[in-house]
Amino acid sequence: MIIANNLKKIYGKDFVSVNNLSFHIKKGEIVGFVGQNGAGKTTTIKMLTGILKPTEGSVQINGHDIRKEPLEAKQSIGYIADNPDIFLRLTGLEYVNFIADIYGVSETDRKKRLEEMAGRFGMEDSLNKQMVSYSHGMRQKMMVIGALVHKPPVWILDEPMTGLDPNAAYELKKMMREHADEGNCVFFSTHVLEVAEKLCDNIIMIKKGHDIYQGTLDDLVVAHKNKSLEDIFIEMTHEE
Ligand SMILES: Nc1ncnc2c1ncn2[C@@H]1O[C@H](COP(=O)(O)OP(=O)(O)OP(=O)(O)O)[C@@H](O)[C@H]1O
Repeated sequence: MIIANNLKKIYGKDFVSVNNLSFHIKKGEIVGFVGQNGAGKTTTIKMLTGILKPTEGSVQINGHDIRKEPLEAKQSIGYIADNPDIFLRLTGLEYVNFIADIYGVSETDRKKRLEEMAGRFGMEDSLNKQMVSYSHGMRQKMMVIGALVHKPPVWILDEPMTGLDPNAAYELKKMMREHADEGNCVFFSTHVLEVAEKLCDNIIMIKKGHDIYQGTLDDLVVAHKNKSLEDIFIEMTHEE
């Protein structure tokens, strides 16, 4: 459902941010993307979603090339950016309606999805307030609702748990599992290794734009003599 093929991104003249990165995320999988600050996670995610043009390589979403068939590919994506501070003059309800309009979600479907997700995130009473008055976590909740209102099969989430309270983070993790179990895929970046540990079927670890591990957590832990994921992460991403 997501195929990244030899992705490379050079910023400016010669700063190589991501290099030679390939992976395949299949239906039914939750894949965690981990790496230190500046490793290239957001850059990769922006290439997956078509926001950034790769210097080299290609991306396929549900069989559609993100550069050659952007509309078809983007229809399948629910994307949460790493910063929820957009469209702040809109109310939560206006924001979700705006996104639902773009994707052609019917009145009945959007009402049903909005009620369900706003209920799960405890946002029912805030929907008619401008998002500029929301806390960071409330903005993040609206980004999640907006990203998922059209029921996209492919979820690409850049640090989706940041700022969420424990209840909302718990609900989002449950939604991610439900979504994958329904035969869809979820790719998300995180700095919280416990989240990766509990939720992911596979992880991709990157360092300075290269992948240094792809596979299950169990295999990683066995290969490192049953050390904790935190110890393994620090060992593997350590600067020589
Ligand atoms: N627009 C840009 N122009 C130049 N360099 C950039 C740009 N965006 C990112 N970079 C550089 O590319 C590298 C990867 O950045 P990126 O934001 O992808 O990392 P990240 O893994 O998402 O980091 P974090 O965990 O801190 O969010 C960093 O060295 C960063 O300084």
